[in-house]
Amino acid sequence: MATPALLLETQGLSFRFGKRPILHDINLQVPTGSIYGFLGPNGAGKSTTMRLLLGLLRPAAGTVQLFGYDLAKHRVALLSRVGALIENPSLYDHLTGYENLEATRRLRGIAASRTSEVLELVGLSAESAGRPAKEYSLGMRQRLGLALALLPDPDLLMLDEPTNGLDPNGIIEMRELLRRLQGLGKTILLSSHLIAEIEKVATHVGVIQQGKLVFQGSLPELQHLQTGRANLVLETKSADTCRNLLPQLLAEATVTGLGSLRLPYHSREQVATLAEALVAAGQPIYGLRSEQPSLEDTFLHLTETNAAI
Ligand SMILES: Nc1ncnc2c1ncn2[C@@H]1O[C@H](COP(=O)(O)OP(=O)(O)OP(=O)(O)O)[C@@H](O)[C@H]1O
Repeated sequence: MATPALLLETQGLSFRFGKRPILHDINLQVPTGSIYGFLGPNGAGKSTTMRLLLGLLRPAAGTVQLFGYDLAKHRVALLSRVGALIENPSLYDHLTGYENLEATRRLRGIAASRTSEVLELVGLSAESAGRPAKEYSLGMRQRLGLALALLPDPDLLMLDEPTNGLDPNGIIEMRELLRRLQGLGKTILLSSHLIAEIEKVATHVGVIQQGKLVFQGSLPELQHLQTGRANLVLETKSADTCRNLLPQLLAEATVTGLGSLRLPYHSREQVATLAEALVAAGQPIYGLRSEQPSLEDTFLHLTETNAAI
């Protein structure tokens, strides 16, 4: 089967819970081989979209294309090439990690060699795999969930908030694992409400807010939007004095406190020039830093301008 440039694509995907509209005209484009970060605040519609992509919910309108084929027409064949981890993995708590994998492997008629392969892939040691799942930490449960999703050696992985509840080490390990899987040729769609999380691992990003896709593009394109909206924050003794002494350099500045100013960030050179001018004017610099807009700010901005779509 030839691999299309877009491994996953939706057209005009809409969904309602009863009469309540949840998703509006979602056109996702997930390139083959990408790590696609599906980003949005809680309640934006990420999980619902993923359920539609897995055929677990029926859309009110629109289509899902997986591997270039219509999901509605070839559900079973297409989903056999997809591994998913949606919310907490459902495990048999009294069985060991190994037995959990074996139960699913046999049920799905998958080759026996896969169990040790996926354990190795997700980094679960033989010792951990031999313990009952009820003794697992959240990170180990996520790994085992991922191992279960990887059993059929899927081309596409869909992971809903895979780092939720993990400690910082667990988050780093999960990130490394995702990169390793991408290196093995998998395409990964992962959702998160944390832009910092997505930024560290994704190659492509879709931003959803209130059921609408408000941005879609490569990571550099998203970062460009962010950078274009960064601020420069100056902490000094007297904001007003600085403004009076440097009316041109601080023409766009707003005073945010007795000794605090905020102005649009343009470049590193702007920071150097401002620092020099402040020193020359005899004004103390307690702090001078660029500040990215918050996730909420960026989302709000994206919604207002309806960027890129
Ligand atoms: N079973 C349901 N019945 C009615 N409304 C629902 C149901 N499940 C979700 N919703 C609503 O659909 C909207 C989208 O929810 P969804 O879970 O897809 O968002 P999300 O982006 O995944 O957020 P979260 O990370 O909080 O799960 C929310 O407003 C939610 O209240």
